[in-house]
Amino acid sequence: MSSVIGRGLLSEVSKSLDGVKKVLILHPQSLSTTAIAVQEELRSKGFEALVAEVPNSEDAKRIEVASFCWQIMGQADFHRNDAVIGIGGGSTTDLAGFVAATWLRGVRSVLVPTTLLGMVDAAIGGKTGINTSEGKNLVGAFHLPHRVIIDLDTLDTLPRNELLAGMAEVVKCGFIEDPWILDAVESEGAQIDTHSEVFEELIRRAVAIKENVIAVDLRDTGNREFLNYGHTLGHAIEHAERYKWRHGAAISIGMVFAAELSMLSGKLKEHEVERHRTVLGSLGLPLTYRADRWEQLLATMQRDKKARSGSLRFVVLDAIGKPTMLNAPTPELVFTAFQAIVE
Ligand SMILES: NC(=O)c1ccc[n+]([C@@H]2O[C@H](COP(=O)([O-])OP(=O)(O)OC[C@H]3O[C@@H](n4cnc5c(N)ncnc54)[C@H](O)[C@@H]3O)[C@@H](O)[C@H]2O)c1
Ligand SMILES: O=C(O)C(=O)C[C@@H](O)[C@H](O)[C@H](O)COP(=O)(O)O
Ligand SMILES: [Zn+2]
Repeated sequence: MSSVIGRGLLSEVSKSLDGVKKVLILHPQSLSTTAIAVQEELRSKGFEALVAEVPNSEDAKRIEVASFCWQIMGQADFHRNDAVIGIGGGSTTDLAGFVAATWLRGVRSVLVPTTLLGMVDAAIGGKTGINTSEGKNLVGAFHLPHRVIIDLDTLDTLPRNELLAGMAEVVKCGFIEDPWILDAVESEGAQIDTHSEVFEELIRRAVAIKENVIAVDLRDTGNREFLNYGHTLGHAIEHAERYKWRHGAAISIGMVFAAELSMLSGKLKEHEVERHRTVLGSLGLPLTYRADRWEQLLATMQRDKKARSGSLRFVVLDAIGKPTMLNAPTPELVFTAFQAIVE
């Protein structure tokens, strides 16, 4: 996998397709103009380029949508040397990666993330997947994209609330590895300018953290699990909210919860827990959740991929920048941490 970060990079797509004859470009409605522009450029270079609009956000990550894509590829005789291009946020690139991973047991994917969250996280690292009625990302495959093209110009049309939701994954990188990120977010807050040097540096640092982890643990058997900080409760909240919440918003609450759990298990200091609330709160991200859904959240967390033989496992922090695993905490401890984040 290789990634490129810059501006005006859409012409990079064709350079990532050596040996390819046909491509299927997947995009949500909001990226139609971009997808058509890429299609025209690819056609002008001799590729057979098909475009398919897929549903917005989590509605894309369904088996019916994957099946729709497989049908298009089947009817157009896509072979092993052909490719899937995903242009959009994390939901589109998760789907595009999954379709690429499964078609003929694996064809090339080229991903063009157009949300901050997609750029710093979803498009990188080869976790592809769809949701099921029982939970988030329960079906998928590890399948590295051939190329990730991070064109910062695409962020110019991204709604502000989507940008700030994406900052949750950047902040996650700050808490698990790079406190410089936390300092920068503390000084910029929700006013952060996507054309500033500090913003580009935040993206570069978050991408580097993820790429370095992937290089040693693609299949989530070791340190990659740390990238799941805040996701155990976060995914359960997304499921409870029927996937109508932003992923970044859900994991914001999940990180505050994980910080409380870290403190209760004798690791993180109180001021470090409070820093979670200050940094995430400065971005306008939610920090609390309703009290009455605990049983449902707990049942969903049992299906988390980090769980082993019925025991929950959480990513917690020994200190800021020092993640570790908390294995099989008592139900009382987990419930007490939840009580600290209820509305
Ligand atoms: N595979 C991974 O490692 C990984 C990592 C993090 C998150 N994810 C997944 O990513 C998904 C969330 O991704 P997301 O936050 O990017 O959300 P998203 O894909 O739902 O996109 C958010 C919204 O922004 C719109 N949009 C996207 N780009 C735009 C642009 N440039 N201009 C205008 N509108 C634009 C979309 O149409 C959508 O309405 C979740 O499903 C999450 O599980 C995966
Ligand atoms: O890349 C990873 O590994 C992550 O955990 C990154 C997360 O931000 C991301 O949301 C991922 O999709 C979660 O994966 P899952 O294995 O918990 O489904
Ligand atoms: Zn995530």
